[in-house]
Amino acid sequence: MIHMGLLSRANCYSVRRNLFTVHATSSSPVANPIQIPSKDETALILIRHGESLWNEKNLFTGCVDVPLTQKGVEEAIEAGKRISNIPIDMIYTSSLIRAQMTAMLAMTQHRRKKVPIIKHNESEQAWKSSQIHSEETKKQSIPVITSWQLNERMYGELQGLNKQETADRFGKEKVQEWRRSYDIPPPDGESLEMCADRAVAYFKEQIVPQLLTGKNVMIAAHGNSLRSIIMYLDKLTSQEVISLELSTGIPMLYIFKDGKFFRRGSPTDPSEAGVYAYTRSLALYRQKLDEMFH
Ligand SMILES: O=C(O)[C@H](O)COP(=O)(O)O
Repeated sequence: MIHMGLLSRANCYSVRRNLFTVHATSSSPVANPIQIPSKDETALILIRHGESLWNEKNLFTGCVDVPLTQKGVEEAIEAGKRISNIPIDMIYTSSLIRAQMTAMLAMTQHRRKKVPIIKHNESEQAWKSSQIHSEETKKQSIPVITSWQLNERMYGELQGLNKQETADRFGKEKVQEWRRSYDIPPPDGESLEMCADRAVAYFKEQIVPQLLTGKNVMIAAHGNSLRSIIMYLDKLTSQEVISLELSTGIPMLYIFKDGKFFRRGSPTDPSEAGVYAYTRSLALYRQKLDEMFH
């Protein structure tokens, strides 16, 4: 959410710098201050974790809790650079370390320099002992919520097996069906549909309400838990989702506005005007950062 106080400067800024195509309501934006849309809009960023040690070994990982490789660490940092000018008020990640590492490493690059802090509510004692007793410090932090519902789909009996060896043993088509179909689970594992039953439900019940209150949200999760969420956001059919592939460590930006999600693509560079040109609030937030940290 951008405070209205910035708007007047932003008008001059966008006219003077003309960096962002913030659409004026008249031919002369300076003379006739730009009308700010009545509905606020918020950002939703999705990032699949960076490369993990088992991604590197081409092993089925699922819910096995393995860390990032050096390359995965670098991918997470690069992702952070790409979203460093986009507002983030809350972070959701899974209970698996590769997603949590990705979230924390990405946030080291954010220009706002708020501190991401994992919220421990696994027990009342954990919650009590992790309280922050300073309102100012709280304002300089970003809550990180970990949730098993955002975990990677459970790959059942394939977990730990080499993907190529598995294809050699069961056939390429069968393994591709297990990996990418919507409703065919791997042996004793979760289908994408079963993964969606928890991940999309969690997104609707826990994350959408935050977006509705104007919070900008980042989700750092997994190839298939995010495929199930993107299938929901983009209204993909069970046929279309088969071809949906997510690379490790590449952020995807959505704008949430008037209860709808608009995919905006993957920010490639923090100075890229394109992403900010899509929305006034991103342009204003970028201008706010330029002023705070010029
Ligand atoms: O769980 C895994 O093995 C990977 O994170 C995703 O695997 P997939 O690309 O085969 O679904």
